[in-house]
Amino acid sequence: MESTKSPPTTAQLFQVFLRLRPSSPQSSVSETRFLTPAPGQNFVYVTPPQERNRFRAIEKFGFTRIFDELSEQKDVFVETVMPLLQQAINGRDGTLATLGVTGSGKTHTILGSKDQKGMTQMALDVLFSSVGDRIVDYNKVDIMTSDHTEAILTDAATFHERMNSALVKTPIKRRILGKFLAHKLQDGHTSKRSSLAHISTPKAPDVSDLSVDLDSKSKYAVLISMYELYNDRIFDLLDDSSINNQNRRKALIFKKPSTTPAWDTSKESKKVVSGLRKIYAKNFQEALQILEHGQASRRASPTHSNSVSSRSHAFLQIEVKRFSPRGNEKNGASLHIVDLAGSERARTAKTAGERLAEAGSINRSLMCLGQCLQLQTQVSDNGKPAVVPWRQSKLTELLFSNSFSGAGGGGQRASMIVTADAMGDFNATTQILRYSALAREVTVPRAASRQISGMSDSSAASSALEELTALSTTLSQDDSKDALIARLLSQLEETETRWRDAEERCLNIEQQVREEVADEMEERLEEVRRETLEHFEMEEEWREGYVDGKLEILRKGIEIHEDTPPDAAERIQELESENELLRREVLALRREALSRSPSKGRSGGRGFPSPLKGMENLEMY
Ligand SMILES: Nc1ncnc2c1ncn2[C@@H]1O[C@H](COP(=O)(O)OP(=O)(O)OP(=O)(O)O)[C@@H](O)[C@H]1O
Repeated sequence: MESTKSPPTTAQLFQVFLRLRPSSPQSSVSETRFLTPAPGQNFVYVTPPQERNRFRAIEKFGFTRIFDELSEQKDVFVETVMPLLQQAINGRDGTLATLGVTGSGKTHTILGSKDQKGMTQMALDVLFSSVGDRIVDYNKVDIMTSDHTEAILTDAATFHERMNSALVKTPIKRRILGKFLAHKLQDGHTSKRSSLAHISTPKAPDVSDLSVDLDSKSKYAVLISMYELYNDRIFDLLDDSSINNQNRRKALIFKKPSTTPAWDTSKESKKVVSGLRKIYAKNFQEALQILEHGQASRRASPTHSNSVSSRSHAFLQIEVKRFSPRGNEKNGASLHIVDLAGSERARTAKTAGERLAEAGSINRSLMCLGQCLQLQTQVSDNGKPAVVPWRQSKLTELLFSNSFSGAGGGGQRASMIVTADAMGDFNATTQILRYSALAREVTVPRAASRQISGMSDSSAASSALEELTALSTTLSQDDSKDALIARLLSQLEETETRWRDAEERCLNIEQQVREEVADEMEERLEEVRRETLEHFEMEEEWREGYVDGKLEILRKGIEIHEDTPPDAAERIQELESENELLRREVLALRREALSRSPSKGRSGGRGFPSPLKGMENLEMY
C-alpha cells in the first residue's frame, strides 16, 4: 500500500520543526487547505488540490515536531531555542534557522510582531535575565585576548552614539529601511531613523519563568553581531560608516582566523566572518537597540507576495563568553539565529530587474540548502553517511562549514523551523517539505481511493441493473415468486462479489500507478540531484585548476622578480668584450671587402657611394 523513503539513519545535523501559520485572505493562494497535521503525531498529510487528484499521490511528511496554527510563539521558543541557548552557555555553538515560502511567517517567527516577541527577543530576554548581575564589566576584562583580533569590538553605548550621530545627519529614507522597522512604520510607530532607540518591544509573551543554567563560579559577557548575505556577499549590518549609503558597504570574508583563543584546543579552528563588528551588551535593552539598528540596515522590499519581503539572508550572532572570577576567559560559544529569505516564483511575486536578480540568488542558495538538508538524512551506497555538498554556496558554507569540519569542539547542533501556510502556494510549499522533512511516505488513503473508484461503482451498478431487468423478464414467464426471489438474491450476491473484485482490481491498479509515478519522480529527482552535483564538482575542479594556474603564474612572476640583478661591473665587462668582438668582425669584413674591390682604396667615385665608406676609421674605436 505504501512506497516509503528510508527513515533517517545518519546523525542529523538539523532537527526539523514544521510551523503552520494561520491562513488569511491575503496569504491564501489555494482554494482549499492542502496541509493537515495528524492529531498527536509528528506527521503532516499533503492532499493535492482536487483537479490534480488523478496525477498525484497523497504525501505524508515527518518532522521532529509539528506546531499547528494555534501554537504560540512561546511554545515554539521552548521547544526549539531553549536547548540551543543552554548549549551555547555550555560552550557549544548552535544555529536556529527558518525556511519557507515567501510570506509563510519566517520573520514573524524569528522577530515577532508589534504584539508578540519573536525567538530572538525571547532568547535575549532569557539570556540576560539568567545572567543578571553576573555580567562582566567591559572595561575590566580583556575580551580582545580571544578570537576577536579580526573583529571590531565596541560597547553598546559607544556604538549607539555613533549610529545615532550618523542617523541624525540624514533624514530617514524609507526605501533603505529594514523590514523590522518597516513593520513598525506600518503600525504607525515612528518616522525618524534617529528615534530607533525608542522603539518599544512587546512585553508578551512573558518568559520570566524561563532560565538557563549557569556555572555558579563564572561571570559572562554577551557580544552581538549581525550580518546579511545579499547576492552572495556578506555585509555587516552594524557598520555605521555605510549607514546612509548602502552602495558603499564593504563585503566581508568568511575564513579561518589568524589567531584562536587560548582555551580553544581543537585542532581545526572555526571559520569566522572576518572584520565583523561585535557589540558588547550588558542588558536586554541594549541588546534590543543593537538588534533594531541591524534590522534597519537589512535589505527588504515589497513584492506581490509579501508587502515587506526580506531580500537577504540575515544572521544574528549571540556570543556568550565565560570568565573566571579573576576575569580570565574560559570558553565561548555562539547561538546563530538565521532569518532566511523566502523562495518565490517570479510569476507569483511579480518581481523584475534588481528584485528578480535578488530572487535568483535567493532561490539558488535555497536550492543548495535543500540538497544539503535532503542528504543529511541519507546513507550512501557504501553504508556511510552521504556526503553533504555544503561548499556549493555561500549560504550553506556559512550554515554548515563549522559543523561538518568538526571545528569548535565537535561541531554544532541546529534547529530548522520550516514555516508553511496550509492554504498557500501548493507547489512551492510541497517542494520545501519534500527536501526538509525527516521522513516521507507516499500514501493512498482509503477515502481518496473510494472517491476515485466511484467510477467503477456506478458502471458496475448500471450493468447489474441491466442484467436484473433482463432476468426479471425471463423469470416472470415461467418461475414462481419464491424461485424468482432466490435467483435474484443469488444474482445480487454474485454481482456484489464481482463489484468488490472490480473495486479491488481498481485499487491495485491505482496503487501500482501511484507507486510507479512516485518511483519515477524519485528517480528523476535523484538524477537531477546527481547531475547538479556532478556539475558542481566539475565547476569546483575547474575553479581549483584555474586558481592553481593563477598561482603558478604569480609564482613564476615572483621568481623572475626575485632574480638577483647582474652586477653592474660584470655587465660593463660583458658589453666591452661584445663590443671588441663586433669591432674585430667589422674590421675583418672591411679588409675582405677592400681586397675584393676593383677600385681598391677609393672611397666611392662617380657611381654609388661605396658601402664601406667611413669604415676605414673603425679601427679607431
Ligand atoms: N504564525 C503567525 N501568526 C500571525 N501572523 C503571522 C504568522 N506568520 C506570519 N504572519 C503574518 O504574515 C505576514 C508575512 O509574514 P512574514 O513577513 O513573517 O513572512 P516571511 O516568511 O518572512 O516572508 P519573506 O520571505 O518574504 O520575508 C506578516 O504580516 C506576519 O505578521
